[in-house]
Amino acid sequence: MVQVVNYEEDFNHELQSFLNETRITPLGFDYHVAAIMGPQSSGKSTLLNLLFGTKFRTMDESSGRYQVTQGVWLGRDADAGIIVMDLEGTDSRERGEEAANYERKSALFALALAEVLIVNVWAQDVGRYNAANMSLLKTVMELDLQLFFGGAAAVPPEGAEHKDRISEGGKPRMHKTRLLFVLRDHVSSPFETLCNTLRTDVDNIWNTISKPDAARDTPITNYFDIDFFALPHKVLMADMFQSKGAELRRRFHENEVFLEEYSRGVAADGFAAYAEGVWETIRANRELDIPSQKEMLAHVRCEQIAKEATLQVDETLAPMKAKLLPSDGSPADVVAELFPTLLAASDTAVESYEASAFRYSATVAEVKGSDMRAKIGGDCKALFDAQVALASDLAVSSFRSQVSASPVASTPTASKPWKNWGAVSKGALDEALKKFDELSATDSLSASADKISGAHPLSFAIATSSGVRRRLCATLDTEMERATADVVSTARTSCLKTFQDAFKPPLNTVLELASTDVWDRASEVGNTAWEVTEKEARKVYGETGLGFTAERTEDAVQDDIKPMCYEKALTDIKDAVGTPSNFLLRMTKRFDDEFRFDERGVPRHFGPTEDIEALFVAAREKGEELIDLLGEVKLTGSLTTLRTSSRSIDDSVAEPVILAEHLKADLREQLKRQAGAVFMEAKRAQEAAKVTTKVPLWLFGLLVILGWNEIMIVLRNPVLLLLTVIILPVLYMGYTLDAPTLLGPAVRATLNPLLEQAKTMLEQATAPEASVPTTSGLSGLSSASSSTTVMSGNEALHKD
Ligand SMILES: Nc1nc2c(ncn2[C@@H]2O[C@H](COP(=O)(O)OP(=O)(O)OP(=O)(O)O)[C@@H](O)[C@H]2O)c(=O)[nH]1
Repeated sequence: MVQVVNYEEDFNHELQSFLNETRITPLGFDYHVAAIMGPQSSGKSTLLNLLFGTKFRTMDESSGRYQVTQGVWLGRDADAGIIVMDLEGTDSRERGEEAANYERKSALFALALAEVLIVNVWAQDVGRYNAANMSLLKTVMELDLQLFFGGAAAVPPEGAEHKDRISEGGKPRMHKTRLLFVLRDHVSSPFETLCNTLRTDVDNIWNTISKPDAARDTPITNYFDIDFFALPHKVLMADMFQSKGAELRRRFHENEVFLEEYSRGVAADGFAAYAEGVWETIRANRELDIPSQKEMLAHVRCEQIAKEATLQVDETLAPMKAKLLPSDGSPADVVAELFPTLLAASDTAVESYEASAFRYSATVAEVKGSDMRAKIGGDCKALFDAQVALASDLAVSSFRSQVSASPVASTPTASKPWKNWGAVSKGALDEALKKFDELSATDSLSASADKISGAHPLSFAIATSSGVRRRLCATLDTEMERATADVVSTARTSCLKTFQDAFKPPLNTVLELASTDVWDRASEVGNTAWEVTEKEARKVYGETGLGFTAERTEDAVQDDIKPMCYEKALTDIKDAVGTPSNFLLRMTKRFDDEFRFDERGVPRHFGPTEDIEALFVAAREKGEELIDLLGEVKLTGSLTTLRTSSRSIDDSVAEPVILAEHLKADLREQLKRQAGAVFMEAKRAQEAAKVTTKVPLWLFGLLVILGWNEIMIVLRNPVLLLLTVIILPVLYMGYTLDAPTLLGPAVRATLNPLLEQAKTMLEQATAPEASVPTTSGLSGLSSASSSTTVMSGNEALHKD
């Protein structure tokens, strides 16, 4: 037994625990409430114990008459789902002046909660207004009208059952109360007479109480079922007391007393909260409005139920949250079977909520249920979003690793990364999407599409998943395009290399030769290289496995590869022709080859009879010929026949002019100047040769006559003769071998320091005293300098 309200009128919060322990809480609406009221020490507790097997304390007569039950006590029937309320006796001596006030409160409390109100009356008091508790009954009737109608507007039409303003689960909840008068210590008075007397008293009270206008003419039977039961004297007729008690007990337990229409519409799990709300309102002397109380209860209970249901979900989600949304900065990890787990958890929560919340105001239950679903949905969404985002990232990684770790890349054919690229990339794409679908449970989502629509907490899942999948497909498409572009680019580069390998080496030879048919030859080289490349390109496009049709392959070859090769050919030609300075070198070389060497390639000796002017003109024309030959690209043939749909060729490359007009003029001018210098040197060499050959014979005769004495001295002196015999062949050999040219640098290197030294010594010797140098020193220096100058001139000439 539990004291719900104590003597000081405090509500006991342990009531919920008591209801839990006595297993009332899970009963839903499948329980009943009976309360007993009546005078103090009138055997109320005794009767409840007899009827319901409860153990309310009763008075010990040997200790005198005193108040046992204080406040409101509550117990549970030993067998059935019946809550029994034992109220403090009325007319309490202990309460004194306050008794009436308290009686009104406890009666209101009992009326709000109990379907059956047992009114305990001594049989001998029937007919007496106060003794028979008629004043209390008047209070009960007035309070009932106030409680369950809350005003005239809510009064039902004549003859109709009155209804609560709150409907439960769409069904109007009926309210009516059974007033069961139990006549105690009934001995001999005819039961019928007693009943009639009581009924008359009750009717009189009903007629005299103030009622709302609309309820003025309604009979009491609209609101109360009045019943009577007599119990014999407990002491004098103990057996009969027991048997009648058992009969009344049976009537309670076989649902003859409790009717559906008496139900207060308070679910067992909300009974404690409801009772507390009602009592606190009564205690605070505020107007007790049952519908409002129920609405409040519905709010409180639905919130509690939702909280309990949400807690279960939280517990399920916690380990998954730790994996998907780690708070310690560790990398997130996917959760296997995430969606089915979320679905099961949210369904369980919703079912558990609905299983309890349906007993409360449908509107409130719907609102709270919707809040709960939103909360669960939000929690699940955070995880689901994280999972699908992770799944998307993993899918992209999978695609990339599939592409990079494809059989193509890991086999010797990797040198041709385009080979079977179509199949490889398609496989990688399929694998990536499969991975995403697995991790985001796309199949389960589709299968549960009907179930998770509307207000379901996971209703976001399909849209989220398909949105992420759409974005993933776009990302993979981009990845695919990029990878395909790379692969195709590699294929194109390979084709270009094929072209260049076939084109560049022979082109260089052709341009180097620069024969008059240079462009015919270059075109032939280009066209041959293109034929090779064209075949290779068709093969490469076929190998990609990207599904190129013959027509598309042809388009790609003609519109992509060919212009590229053509561009490359033009670039190669321009590179081979070179910059203007290189071009000038080529021109001067060509001039030199023509001017300095004869047809056999032998260096020319510009003798006195050589026609240097004619040679010079011919050689210069030969050099200038290069300008006309190579100044403009004149390729022809298949390589140059681009289709009109071809992509445009880079203008800077496509321009056929290699040497602009001003460059040509400039080159001609420079060639002219350089050739002129060479011509002058040649001319000097020829003049020198003329001088050597023009020494007259008589000069040699004169030389012999004038030097006869010296010749004789030499011939007669063996030493001088020997020296002459040695020196003359040496001088001749030196002349014939061009000793000044060969030995010039060595001689210069040897003489220069000596000359420097001599110069220094000379300066030192002459500095203070002799300001005029000696003739021999100056002549020596002069001869040395002139000798150096001559050698330099010779050297330069020979070098040229
Ligand atoms: N004469 C008679 N005495 C009874 C009957 N039932 C109980 N008593 C006795 O009346 C006394 C009071 O019984 P309780 O059951 O404690 O009465 P109560 O109305 O619960 O008393 P409070 O809780 O103090 O208001 C006890 O001594 C009982 O033995 C009955 O039917 N007839």
